[in-house]
Amino acid sequence: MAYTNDDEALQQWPVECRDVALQYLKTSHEMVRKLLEALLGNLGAELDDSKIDAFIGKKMVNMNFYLTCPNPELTIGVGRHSDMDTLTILLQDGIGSLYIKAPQVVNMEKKGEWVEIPPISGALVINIGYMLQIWSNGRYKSAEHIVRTTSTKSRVSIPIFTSPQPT
Ligand SMILES: O=C(O)CCC(=O)C(=O)O
Ligand SMILES: [Fe+2]
Repeated sequence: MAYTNDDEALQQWPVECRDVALQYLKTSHEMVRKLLEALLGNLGAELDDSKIDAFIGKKMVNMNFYLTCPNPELTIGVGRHSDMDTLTILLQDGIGSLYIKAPQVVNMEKKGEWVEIPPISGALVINIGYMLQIWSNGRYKSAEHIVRTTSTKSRVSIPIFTSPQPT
């Protein structure tokens, strides 16, 4: 559900979830701003609050439902991709099934392999998107990820995508 303004969201978003989705989207703004401030600060850059919309002015909240699948090896939940936005804030339930491709360059046991992001109760997964990768001249990387399905449990995830305002 793409956010443009409150009135439109209240009119167009599904009545069953619009209030909570809108509240979640809005309360996430300050957290995303602080994350961005820290990430830019780490590069020696300062976040100019008057230009915040150029980084995260466009917002979208999705609700993904992955049904159980009798033959998970024959399908995928979401194909391999990297997010294109600035920062993604992902809330996942306790099922797991989200994997990232560990970079080749890092000195870790599983480099180049798909590594599961274990669900931690109350934790959010933060993804760097291509926008931030480009702005940082590649010092931050948009990690490739994939969602697999399982034959035992269905899964829900709720990502918030923050992107530059198109203007
Ligand atoms: O469901 C997930 O955990 C991730 C979904 C995802 O990668 C996406 O919507 O871009
Ligand atoms: Fe993604």
